[in-house]
Amino acid sequence: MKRTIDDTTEGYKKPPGITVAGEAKPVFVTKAERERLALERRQAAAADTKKQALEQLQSLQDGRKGNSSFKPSSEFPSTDNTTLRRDRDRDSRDRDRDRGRERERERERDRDKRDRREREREREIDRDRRDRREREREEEAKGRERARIEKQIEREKEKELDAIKEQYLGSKKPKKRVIKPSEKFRFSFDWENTEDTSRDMNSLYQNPLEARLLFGRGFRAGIDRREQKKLAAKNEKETHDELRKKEGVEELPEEVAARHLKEKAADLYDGFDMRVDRHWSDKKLEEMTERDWRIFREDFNISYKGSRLPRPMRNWSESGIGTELMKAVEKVGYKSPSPIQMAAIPLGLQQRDVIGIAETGSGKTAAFVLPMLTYITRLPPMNEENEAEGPYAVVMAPTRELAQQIEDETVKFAHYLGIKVVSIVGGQSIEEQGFKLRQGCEVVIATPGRLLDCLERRYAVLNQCNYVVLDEADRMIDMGFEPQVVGVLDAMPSSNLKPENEDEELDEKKIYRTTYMFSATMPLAIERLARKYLRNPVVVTIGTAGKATDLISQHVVMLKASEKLPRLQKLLNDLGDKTAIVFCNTKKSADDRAKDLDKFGYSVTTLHGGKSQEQREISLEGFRSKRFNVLVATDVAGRGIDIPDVAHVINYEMPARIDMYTHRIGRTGRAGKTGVATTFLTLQDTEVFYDLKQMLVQSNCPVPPELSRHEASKFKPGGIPDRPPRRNDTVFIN
Ligand SMILES: Nc1ncnc2c1ncn2[C@@H]1O[C@H](COP(=O)(O)OP(=O)(O)OP(=O)(O)O)[C@@H](O)[C@H]1O
Repeated sequence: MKRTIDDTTEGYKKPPGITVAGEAKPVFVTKAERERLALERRQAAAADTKKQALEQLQSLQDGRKGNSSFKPSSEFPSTDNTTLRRDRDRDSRDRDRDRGRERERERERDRDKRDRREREREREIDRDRRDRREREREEEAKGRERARIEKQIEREKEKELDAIKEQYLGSKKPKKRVIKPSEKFRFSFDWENTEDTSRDMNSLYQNPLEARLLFGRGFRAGIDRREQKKLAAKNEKETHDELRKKEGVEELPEEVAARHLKEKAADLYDGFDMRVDRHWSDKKLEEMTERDWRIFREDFNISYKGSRLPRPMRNWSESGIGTELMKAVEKVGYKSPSPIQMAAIPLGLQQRDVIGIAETGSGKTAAFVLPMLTYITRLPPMNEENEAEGPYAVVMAPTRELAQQIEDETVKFAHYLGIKVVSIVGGQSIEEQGFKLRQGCEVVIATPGRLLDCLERRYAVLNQCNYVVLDEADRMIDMGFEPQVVGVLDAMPSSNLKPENEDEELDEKKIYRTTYMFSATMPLAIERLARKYLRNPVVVTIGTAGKATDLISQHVVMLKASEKLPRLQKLLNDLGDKTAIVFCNTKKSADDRAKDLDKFGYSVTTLHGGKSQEQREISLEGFRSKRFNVLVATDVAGRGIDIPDVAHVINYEMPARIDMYTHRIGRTGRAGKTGVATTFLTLQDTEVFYDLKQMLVQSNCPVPPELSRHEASKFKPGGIPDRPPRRNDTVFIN
């Protein structure tokens, strides 16, 4: 049942100030409803009028009855009848009017219906028209798309046809129009070239195309101002003299005086210049200028990355390592520091963290050992009270041999200072090592795995260790020692880490943890460790990172696997009584080669991870003392091992990575001596072709044509060649 607004609010009394929702909102009432309501209202109004008329009549009759002087029907009969008639007439008129209105409404309703139907029809027509237009538009769009596709197909066909035509008939490329420079834009001299006398004034411009070796070297912007001024003055004097001679004029006394004054000033300038241009090696430390330091760094190929850098040391006397240690250095026989020592020792003495990158055999060990020992000499000597707190410094190295070698290098200096050094490496009794540690020592040199083992078993503690060196840090990460290295670093006290803020000055009296990382190669992977454990480190690079030393002449021989052994024999025959290291990639291959060479009668020994520690030490010692003149080894001996006078390194098998190659060949050409490295390369080694070629080019060593031509040497493994391979590039395996 439909409800009107009156139904919804029925019986509800509205509180003051509140409007009923139904009242506020208009309620939709259908037309039929509206008509019914109007009819009802009209009927009610008619009933009301009727009722009023009846009441009036009644009151009139009552009035006549109540009035005594009033004479009923005899006096007013006609008046009464007239009123009744009038009333009846009015009623019938009212009824007529109502009927008329009803008819009128009927007609209105009919008109409404007609109008509605009319509107419906119009709307229908409109809708039809719109649909038709829509369809037409769609058709048009489809037609356009069809035309576009057809045109595209047409164009593709044309292109294809053109390409076929070009392939078979050759193309006619439009010739480039050569535009000649217009004559009017050409600069023309209004004098003859021969008339130009300015050339004669200064000999500098007389032979402009002649090579001048070392011209400008050592001068600012390559210009020797002093020499230029001298020449200019001389030329000016000669020109003046000539002019005077031509014109027959004598030089006036005041002109002579002015000339003398000028010459004096020039002499003074010369003298000043001469003083500036003295070589840095002839100057005292306090005379060194910024320019001298720059030349010094250039001379030794030293470059730094970092802030607030101390000056490098030029010689041992300027090092500040203390008199006792100086004496030790003298006794060891190191006459002058190597470049990495010049740069890294002053940094270590200032407790700065250092990442040192220098070529193989360049004295990196002493570069971290000497500042470490200087640091220890400033601390209270080890005694019963503090030895239980562990060593003052720790050095970690990837291999046992290297750790032992660092121990030897450290002991060389340390025994003059009474500093105890203990090495903790695998392959030896851990209990014995624990015993040595408990007896107290200032320096521990260890492989990370064994040291962590000792720490976990409580044989060692690092409660007072604030100096840590990671030698060949990249190799340790490579070998998967990162967790062990991190374990050891975490066992050290963290209370004296340097402030993170680079600008904060370090307190000279305070002890900070100093961390050193050294290697000849420093891949990006090492940066992660450095970021975590080094504070504002200074990166010192000598020469180019990863480059082999120029003291080694590198040779690469491209051959087949079957040609390797006879070639090796030939090389060893040429060796005479000198020593050589032959590198293989696996323990088995090293053993096999050693057997072969032994059969051929060479005095050969082996070094690889498959041997016991004792055997390894015997081999190394035998090779060092030249009891054996050929050492066949794996990469265990590739890094850091310092054997003096190794004449030849032979890579019987090429290592898988170029940094391994750099370290392997670095076993020769050490400490300023020259060496030779020969590498046997086969087509199995294409992975390293690119890097090897780069290395040879960088070191100015010959690149064999087979390598140079090979496609793999032209782009990095995984890279994309910039052109498809040509037939000539293919190297065939016979
Ligand atoms: N200042 C110096 N004067 C003379 N000889 C030095 C000097 N410093 C180091 N040496 C010698 O140079 C040789 C190589 O030194 P060291 O083993 O420290 O090189 P390295 O840079 O660590 O090499 P690698 O990268 O192969 O480990 C050693 O025999 C060492 O005694």
